[in-house]
Amino acid sequence: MSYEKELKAAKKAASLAAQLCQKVQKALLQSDVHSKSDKSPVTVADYGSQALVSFVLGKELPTDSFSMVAEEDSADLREDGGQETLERITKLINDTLSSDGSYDLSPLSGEDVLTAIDSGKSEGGPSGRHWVLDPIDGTKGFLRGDQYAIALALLDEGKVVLGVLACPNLPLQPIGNSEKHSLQCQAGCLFFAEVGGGTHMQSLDGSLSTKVHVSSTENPAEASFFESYEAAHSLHDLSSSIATKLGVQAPPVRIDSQAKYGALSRGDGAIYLRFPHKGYREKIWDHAAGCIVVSEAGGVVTDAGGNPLDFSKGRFLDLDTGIIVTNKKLMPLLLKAVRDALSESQATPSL
Ligand SMILES: Nc1ncnc2c1ncn2[C@@H]1O[C@H](COP(=O)(O)O)[C@@H](OP(=O)(O)O)[C@H]1O
Ligand SMILES: [Mg+2]
Ligand SMILES: [Mg+2]
Ligand SMILES: [Mg+2]
Repeated sequence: MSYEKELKAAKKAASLAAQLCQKVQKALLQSDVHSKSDKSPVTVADYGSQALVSFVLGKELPTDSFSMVAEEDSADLREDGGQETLERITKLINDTLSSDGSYDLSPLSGEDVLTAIDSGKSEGGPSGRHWVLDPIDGTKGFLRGDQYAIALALLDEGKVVLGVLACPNLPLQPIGNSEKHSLQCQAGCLFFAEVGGGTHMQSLDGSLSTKVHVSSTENPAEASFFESYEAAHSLHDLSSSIATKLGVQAPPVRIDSQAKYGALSRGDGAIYLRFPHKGYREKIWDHAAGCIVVSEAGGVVTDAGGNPLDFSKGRFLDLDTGIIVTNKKLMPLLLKAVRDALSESQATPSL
């Protein structure tokens, strides 16, 4: 089955959401940042991106029944004091839509925006089609002026069939350890993948796309690895122990968000290690788009036990310990290093 029209709609939605986010990141005001009930940050751009993606998918695919599993909801915006924030979000969306000019419509109201945000409340699951959206993945990176991604995927009967990653701060050229990338001079990258069709990358301002592939290295000594910038999101000591056992020599490349999956899909590094602290439950929107972008580029994404990620279980992933990503040749060696490091860390619980 081809998902051509869905992929076209997803690229349009993620690109417009990226424009909105870029506008906010350039003029970021502290008043645009709020804390959610779990104390994680959320900004007007997270809400604006979610509403815009929902709105664009509805416009581009008017005949499809619409179900979306997305990170944000409108509860905080509906509370006393949320009105001013909602007005900012509504203005951002209307400005983005009117400068794009694709749709002939009257401006959206605050109520339209709340409804669009709440269209992401689906539970997903094994049957039917569900869009899966992280409107800004890496909000902490976004606030620091670093990497973030708009991550949109489509689940069909429990499987990820397409994924789009808009990474506004990721340069088109390979990234490595040393460079600090300036925000001014880049258009950013759009990665997209459809099941069976490979992974492609283009610039966010619409250049021709090129097909990308994961690194083909079989030698861990030549492989560099990605991990979260935030130590609170992934155990850096454990990754370092895995990398040492594997024989990786380069220091970790720490960047926020699913930009790691995008960078990996074009061979910037060969490995991604993610080991959250005990008790954390991974959400499907943090991995669905990244997972297909890497696997269609020839990579493998599994949990720490070597099992493929199962996106059919609802809003959460049900996993063994952590997530690891690499190419097919390195995966057996990586799985062994992970097993060894994990059994050592259980013997030495401070890791
Ligand atoms: N304690 C924790 N452990 C692991 N992941 C966490 C976490 N707290 C938040 N996250 C997730 O980590 C994501 C960012 O990934 P990364 O660490 O690769 O930059 C966040 O996405 P959001 O920024 O969309 O909330 C959030 O879902
Ligand atoms: Mg968040
Ligand atoms: Mg996220
Ligand atoms: Mg998010």
